Amino acid sequence: MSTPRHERPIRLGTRRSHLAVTQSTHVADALRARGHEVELVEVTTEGDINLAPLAQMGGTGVFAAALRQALLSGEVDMAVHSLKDLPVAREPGLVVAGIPTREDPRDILVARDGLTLGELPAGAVVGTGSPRRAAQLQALGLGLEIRDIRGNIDTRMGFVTKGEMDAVVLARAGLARVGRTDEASETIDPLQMLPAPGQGALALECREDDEVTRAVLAELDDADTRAAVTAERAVLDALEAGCAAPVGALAEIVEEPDGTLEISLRAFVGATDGSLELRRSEVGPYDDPQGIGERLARTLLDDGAAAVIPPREPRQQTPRVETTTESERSK
Ligand SMILES: NCc1[nH]cc(CCC(=O)O)c1CC(=O)O
Repeated sequence: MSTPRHERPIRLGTRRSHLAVTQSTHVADALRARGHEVELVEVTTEGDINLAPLAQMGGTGVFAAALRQALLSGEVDMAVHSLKDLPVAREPGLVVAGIPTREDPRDILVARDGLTLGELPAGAVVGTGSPRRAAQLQALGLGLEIRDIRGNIDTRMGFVTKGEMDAVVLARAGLARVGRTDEASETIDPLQMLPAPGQGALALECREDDEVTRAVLAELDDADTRAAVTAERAVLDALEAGCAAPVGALAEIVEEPDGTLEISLRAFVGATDGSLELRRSEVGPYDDPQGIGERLARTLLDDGAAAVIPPREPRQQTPRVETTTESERSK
């Protein structure tokens, strides 16, 4: 079966941050290797310009909203999102047509003198802008002092290299994509810190009625990754939590001795001040990721999770976007 081709290059909309361009280029190269022509188009978003805390800006959805606007208006044909930044609610008219094999989903510690989490002294200052990471760091009971930070990978690593903080916690996948994992001291065990739902995975989005692009993006889809992130995001959805909520989830595909595949799902819900921490798990059949996630969310809610789930962010306002194609820029 051969995939239909575009008659012109596929226009791939990307934010201009180093990580976004790296991820987009990676996907563009994978598509080119399969014989498709791809052109990168820069889309400027509010999240790239504004360094205010995410919560004040209306949540992480700001990153996705501008790209989605450019897709819906037909300025670009596809977008590469970090799946964890994508709101769980579907965008009418758009579809996630491909979820490629994900990177290591775990979080990673960058600390002074190569210290690991267990080696950080009481009172050590750890930077993170993520309520999920803050809640799990507090739950360790090490007496760490959590400081709210924002910014791109460079900025956040800079807090440690400039001596302003003892450590920061980042997504390992982000560091891996820009080739800097050697500057980290420890990949954090999910027993201590569960990653954000969908962390380390990319979502390839296009217009629902664009059959040609849909078929092209489906070539890069990985069934195991799709099953895992579907289960993780179902937890978030059933908790009615947004992507800035203190919720961690990690699904793993396990093979039973008789060869059947199952999904093993773990989740964390907690308070950023450490006053509540819940860890629960659920196992179920490979073909029911949504149900497994919903059952786990039910358990968490029955055990008191609702107390620490902030209300979901309102739907994103349509942001203004500007686009610059590669060919225009080089003129
Ligand atoms: N929150 C921002 C964000 N969105 C995606 C990644 C990293 C890559 C990924 O998880 O896919 C990061 C950086 C981080 O959390 O350190």
